[in-house]
Amino acid sequence: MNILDKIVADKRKEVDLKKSLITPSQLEQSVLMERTSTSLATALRNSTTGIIAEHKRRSPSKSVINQGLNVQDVAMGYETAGVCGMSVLTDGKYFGGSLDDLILARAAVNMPLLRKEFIIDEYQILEAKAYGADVILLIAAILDREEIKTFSEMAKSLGLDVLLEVHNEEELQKSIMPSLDMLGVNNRNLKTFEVSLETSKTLSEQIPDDFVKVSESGISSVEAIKDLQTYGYQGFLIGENFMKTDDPGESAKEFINELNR
Ligand SMILES: O=C(O)c1ccccc1NCC(=O)[C@H](O)[C@H](O)COP(=O)(O)O
Repeated sequence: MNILDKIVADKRKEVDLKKSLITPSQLEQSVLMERTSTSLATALRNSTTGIIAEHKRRSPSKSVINQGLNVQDVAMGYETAGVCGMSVLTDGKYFGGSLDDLILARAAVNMPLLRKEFIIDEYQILEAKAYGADVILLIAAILDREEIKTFSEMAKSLGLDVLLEVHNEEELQKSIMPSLDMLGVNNRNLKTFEVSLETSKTLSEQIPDDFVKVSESGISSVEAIKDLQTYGYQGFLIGENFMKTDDPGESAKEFINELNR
């Protein structure tokens, strides 16, 4: 069983348990259901740098990255640095995140927040909205076309942006539909954990211009971003490169300053 299959098997059990504890109608009571979301896709279209900075304590590929930081400090640091949005990992077992991280980040900043999660059920989309997200991630490798359609249309009905993540051409071709805002290419091979920015470059031509192109994972230099921009990418999801430092906000700020030079 590869890591994605393991994560999804655990996620199904987790979602079933959560549904028995908090019903969808209880989630709908959240005051954040009334909040008007901020579009990450619009922020990326209007930006020259396009950084989406991630809060990531640990990961299956790297084990511990940084467990000692306060999520609100990280969020405020990223916002001050001028990132376009923040990705908040909410998976607990594999990434050390939680929905508490999302709601705490929401309380601290106004920028768009992406709920970075392995979404396999509509319940998690309701959770995303109820805990203050502006954007959800859908991963083509774990969903069929019908699920992508149902989930993305539900997200749009809640006012959320949708970032659809692909790893290869087959996933891309099965996923293209109007209810998506951004198409993300993940440079990390989830079977080998190998990272290659060539994945983003190879797939770039096949992504229709109506979608904001986002390159995800393994980005650690300004040169890499400048190169990816020539392939039409407007968004760059960066986790470890910032989170491995003592002050991710400061690292993001220096990175963005260098990108603007
Ligand atoms: O990061 C992992 O090891 C990982 C393993 C299995 C599934 C997903 C994984 N990462 C999620 C992400 O998409 C990244 O956290 C994100 O793109 C940032 O990547 P990086 O800049 O390389 O930390």
